[in-house]
Amino acid sequence: MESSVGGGQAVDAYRKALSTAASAAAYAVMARSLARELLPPELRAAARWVASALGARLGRGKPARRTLVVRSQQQARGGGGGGGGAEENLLFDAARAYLASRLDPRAMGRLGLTLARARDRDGRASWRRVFFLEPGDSAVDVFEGVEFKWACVEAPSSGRDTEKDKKGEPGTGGDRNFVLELSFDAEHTDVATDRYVPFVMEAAEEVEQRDRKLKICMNEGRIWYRLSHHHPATFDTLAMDKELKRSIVADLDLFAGRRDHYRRIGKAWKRGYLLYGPPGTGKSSLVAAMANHLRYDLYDLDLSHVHLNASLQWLLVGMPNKCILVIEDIDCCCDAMSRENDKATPRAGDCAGDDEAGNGTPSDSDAPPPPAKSKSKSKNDQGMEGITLSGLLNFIDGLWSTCGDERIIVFTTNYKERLDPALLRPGRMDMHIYMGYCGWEAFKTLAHNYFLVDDHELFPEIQALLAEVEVTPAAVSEMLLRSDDAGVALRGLTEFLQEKKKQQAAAADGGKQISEEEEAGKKA
Ligand SMILES: Nc1ncnc2c1ncn2[C@@H]1O[C@H](COP(=O)(O)OP(=O)(O)OP(=O)(O)O)[C@@H](O)[C@H]1O
Repeated sequence: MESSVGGGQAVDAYRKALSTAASAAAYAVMARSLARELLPPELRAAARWVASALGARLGRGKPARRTLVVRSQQQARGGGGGGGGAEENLLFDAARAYLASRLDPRAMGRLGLTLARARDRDGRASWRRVFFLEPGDSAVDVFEGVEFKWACVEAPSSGRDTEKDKKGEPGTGGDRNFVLELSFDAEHTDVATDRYVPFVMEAAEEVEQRDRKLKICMNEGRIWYRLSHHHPATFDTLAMDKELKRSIVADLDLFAGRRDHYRRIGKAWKRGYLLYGPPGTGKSSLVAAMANHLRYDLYDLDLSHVHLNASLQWLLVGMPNKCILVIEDIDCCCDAMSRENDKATPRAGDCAGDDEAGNGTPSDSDAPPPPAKSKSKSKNDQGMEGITLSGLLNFIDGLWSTCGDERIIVFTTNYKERLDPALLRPGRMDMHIYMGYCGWEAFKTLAHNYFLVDDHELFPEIQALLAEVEVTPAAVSEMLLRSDDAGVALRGLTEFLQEKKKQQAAAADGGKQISEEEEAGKKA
């Protein structure tokens, strides 16, 4: 039923209400101006804060929150009831790896801890700590001034535990099912999805790159075989000129941080190094030090196991980003595939679809490695009639070379002068590094590596001998390995160098005598 009020009464009531509202507004204005005149600014700010806190408590002004649920698996496309399986959620793994690197035990009341096997920089067995959130725990991360809260929440089991769940890896909560929740103020949703999540993915990749075991990969046909790799060489242990060492490290670091630069100038993100010098001067050790420094896998390409240009292309496609491709003794390879081969009629199967490896796709494998490499074989023995220099050059910097990012190519040779000029032209091998005989600086590094000595009474004599004798760091290392006693080893090295000096002098005398006889013969 509708309530009705008479016409005159209604007008009176309206007037009364209006005058009450007007006087309330007038009082409010008066109170505000009185407060402004009588209260100091500090008290006014405090009053504002109390008002906003009260407002927040009452639910007014509290920013809306948003939560992203990150499950370990996602339903594969087309899976809804159609039998499609579950796919690993990359963000879930990345978030765990990221959090493991960020969680600070000093700032948290409770967190999970696991120890994982690892190796230290010298190759010694070691372990590393992995922190993770247990169900019920949470941690706050700040990115671009925005607070992001990660929480680990137990979820009802789906009955489809992943292998990781079953194994109980750190952070998976053992055989329990759980999800990670990422919550933040709703107004920062764009920051979260467009920048924070990609940042977490990249940071996790960096962590993974830093902590993972390095691999060395060898090829058989178009297949890469992978083995765990731990070569102990580092830039600290390398015996070579200090300035040269510094410039190589700086070059590598510059390269690794230049993704945007390469994109901007429109060049493939790769760099070539040519290492040359006598055998035993540390070329292979330098390659290992590069891999350890950048945490890149090594791809050791044996061209004698590749018989077709097409296989080179498949091998290239089968390599990941962030790796070092090495071709040792490139001079032997160039001998075996002279430019004339470029003109040779391609063999029946020398096309991209040819199946040297017995299948049509690039592949890799953890199966036993191929037979050991053989150096200095004859052209036919090398079995490289099907690959050409132009095929190799295409491999290095043709269109095929752009199918990966952040790759380093290293050629090593004992005879730089034997290389085809096409391999040496600027832009192909960006840095030519000469690894020479053992000088004084290099010797001091070796003495420190082997005995932790930086000075010894035999040092002056060794320094003088090294200035006159050509000896490789490998030969010096071999002498230093002969005893655990620094004095004994250094004496042995001194005698070895004295003997070498005599031999060199005798050889020089012999050479002089022969040329004098030749001169006399010509005159006669
Ligand atoms: N510059 C160096 N610094 C430290 N150790 C070195 C150096 N050069 C050689 N050695 C020692 O000698 C061994 C052989 O060296 P390495 O295989 O690196 O030489 P290389 O120049 O690659 O020889 P090759 O040309 O015969 O392949 C190394 O395992 C290392 O112990």
